[in-house]
Amino acid sequence: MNGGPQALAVTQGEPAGIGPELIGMAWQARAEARLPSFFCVGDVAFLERRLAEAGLAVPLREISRPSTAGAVFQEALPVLPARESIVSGIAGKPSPADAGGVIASITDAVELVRLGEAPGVVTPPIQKDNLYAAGFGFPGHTEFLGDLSSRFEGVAAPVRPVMMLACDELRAVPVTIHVPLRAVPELLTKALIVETAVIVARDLEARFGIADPRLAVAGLNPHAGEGGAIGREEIEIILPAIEELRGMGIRATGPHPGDTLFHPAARAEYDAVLTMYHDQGLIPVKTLAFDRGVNVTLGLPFVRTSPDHGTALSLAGKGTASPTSLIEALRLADRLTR
Ligand SMILES: NC(=O)C1=CN([C@@H]2O[C@H](COP(=O)(O)OP(=O)(O)OC[C@H]3O[C@@H](n4cnc5c(N)ncnc54)[C@H](O)[C@@H]3O)[C@@H](O)[C@H]2O)C=CC1
Ligand SMILES: NCC(=O)COP(=O)(O)O
Repeated sequence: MNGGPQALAVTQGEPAGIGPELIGMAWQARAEARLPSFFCVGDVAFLERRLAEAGLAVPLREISRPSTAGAVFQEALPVLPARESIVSGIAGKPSPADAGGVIASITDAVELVRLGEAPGVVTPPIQKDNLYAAGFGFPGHTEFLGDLSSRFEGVAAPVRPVMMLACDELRAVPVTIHVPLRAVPELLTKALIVETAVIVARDLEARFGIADPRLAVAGLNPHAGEGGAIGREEIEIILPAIEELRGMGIRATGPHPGDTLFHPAARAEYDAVLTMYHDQGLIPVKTLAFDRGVNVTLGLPFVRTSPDHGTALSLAGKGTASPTSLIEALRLADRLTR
């Protein structure tokens, strides 16, 4: 472990998406946005080409060790070569041939954190279907990072990663994530809700400094099941989970009807909401703050944040996408690593 402040490791993201240019735009905003130092784990030649195509004047400096990134950062965007290069990298046109480079960037960045050479990882978006086409076996970063966590010393495998989308107004945690909607009722169990809530409560306290956090738990069905008339998951699964959490001393409330859980007065009653499926939690966050939302993975032995948006292929290469969510992700990672 090096002494002194260290630079955050930023992965390259989908080469065909907006990620590479957002990294350049965030670097350009470093002084105005008072950003922590960071370096990109990627392919220098590819980044140089994509930034130039997007009309961004960003000098790059290849580094061989993360410890030199801080000294370089004010003058140039430091880039530590990933183990695999980008072979296609055409804006707007993902290629399965680039999956190796995308995955290597993530794996290498996490390894640097494991070695104590970077304090945390910030990940621009990946094009998930492109990685699946190349045989990637995880739904997204969240699950992949959970898997990589087993390499960390003292971590008892398997790690259960928990996705949280956060903005000033709301923190939302989907209990089920990237699964078909029709699979949700079968996947929802009391154990899954309790396990998720315990991780959220622990990390809100330990990483976010929220003492004794208040967790609201959403129902699955309209009107939280209307006493069992419109579905029984609330009675048979969600309420028993809440009761178990209360028995553990966790301040959990619910099941709350999903449609009345996100207006300002309702949001004032909790520090985070557990939603039963992806869109139930992500729609409110992205509606309130698409340009500021941050995706943070809880339950990992290290800090990982990400912008809330995806690869926006139709904007890639134009230099017009907004870097504000990535900037917020860098700021939050910096805060959480201190
Ligand atoms: N953390 C990650 O790796 C994430 C990856 N994705 C992936 O991204 C791909 C595309 O997903 P979509 O659902 O289309 O969502 P998206 O966020 O890429 O795009 C949704 C809409 O928002 C716009 N948009 C997105 N980011 C923007 C920005 N920074 N500035 C201005 N406008 C922006 C897009 O142009 C589009 O109109 C999918 O493969 C998905 O899996 C999506 C979310 C997170
Ligand atoms: N919709 C959020 C999302 O897709 C984030 O996925 P991940 O790659 O961060 O797991």
